[in-house]
Amino acid sequence: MTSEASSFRFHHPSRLRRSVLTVPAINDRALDKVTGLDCDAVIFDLEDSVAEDRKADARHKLLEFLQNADLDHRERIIRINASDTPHFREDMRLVLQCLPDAVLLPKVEEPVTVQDVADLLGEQDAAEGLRIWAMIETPRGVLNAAAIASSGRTSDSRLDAFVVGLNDLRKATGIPAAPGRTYLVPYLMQVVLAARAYGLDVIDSVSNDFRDLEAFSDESAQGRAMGFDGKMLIHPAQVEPANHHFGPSEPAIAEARLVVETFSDLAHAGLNVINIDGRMIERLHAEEAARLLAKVDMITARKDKP
Ligand SMILES: CC(C)(COP(=O)(O)OP(=O)(O)OC[C@H]1O[C@@H](n2cnc3c(N)ncnc32)[C@H](O)[C@@H]1OP(=O)(O)O)[C@@H](O)C(=O)NCCC(=O)NCCSC(=O)C[C@H](O)C(=O)O
Ligand SMILES: [Mg+2]
Repeated sequence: MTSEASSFRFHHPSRLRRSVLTVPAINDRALDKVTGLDCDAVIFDLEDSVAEDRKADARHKLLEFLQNADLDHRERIIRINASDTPHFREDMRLVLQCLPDAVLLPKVEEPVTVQDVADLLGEQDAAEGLRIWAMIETPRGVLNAAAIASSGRTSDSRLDAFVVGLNDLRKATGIPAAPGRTYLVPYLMQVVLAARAYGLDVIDSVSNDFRDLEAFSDESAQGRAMGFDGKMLIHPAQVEPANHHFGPSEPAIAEARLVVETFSDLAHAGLNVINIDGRMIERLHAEEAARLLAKVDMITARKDKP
């Protein structure tokens, strides 16, 4: 951390997860494109985007790709097939070979699902820093989101993020896709709250209509307003608007700098609440501001890279 952000502590290690692009591991052309895209993270999908009879082929392609590609700052996540499928063992073997930043578990409905994978990873020294992400995308997953999130406490703290999957959730609930996601908002908020209660990041669902960038922008703004850290993306065209909506805006950066500077001022030492331009600002706002500035530092460091 290089700026004003360093003088305040925040509860969760900040990472940029504004744009989390998913790529079918079977799709060579898409795989070749990801290193040229400004996304924060890439999910290499072995699950629903890969046909049953092509899973082995997809694993083979992904191994070769990850052994040769330089993903640089982009987090690498592999979405595997669920443990009750015939693909799970081989998918996990691939995860242990590739050692990505995280493994994404689909359709998680119970804490034990996370615990079992944490136990498997725990048997391998090389997988020490490997984290677990969980897709919350079924009615039981939403209902149990808090219990699943809390399981991060008992599984070596590997659980790091939730990703919402609205395609599966719509299928299971019968709620049709509609602008504003009115009837899904309560479920989305439940997942955000559960993630926050246990210090997890939380990523909003994909938007299927990748040509309608106006609708995508609206949905991203809504996701940001609901408290999501970023959005799962299916297409390169969605990267820039996601970075924009989930990244810090200029007015927010200016405000954060003002708040941190004011609280760092010795004249305010010992004060937990101050008046800035007619608004009450508490020390908790300074922590929030420091978190935002840490993200700005990360974005700047990336841009400054030769
Ligand atoms: C949806 C797509 C099949 C569309 O692909 P395509 O027809 O190739 O679109 P374009 O011609 O517009 O593509 C332009 C170029 O961009 C490349 N491309 C496309 N998508 C990606 C991508 N995701 N990553 C990287 N590059 C991408 C194309 O190859 C074109 O380049 P070129 O070939 O050089 O011309 C496709 O976008 C796609 O497959 N998207 C991802 C689908 C996916 O991963 N699905 C699984 C995750 S979704 C999910 O998890 C849902 C969740 O579980 C839930 O329940 O909600
Ligand atoms: Mg799904």
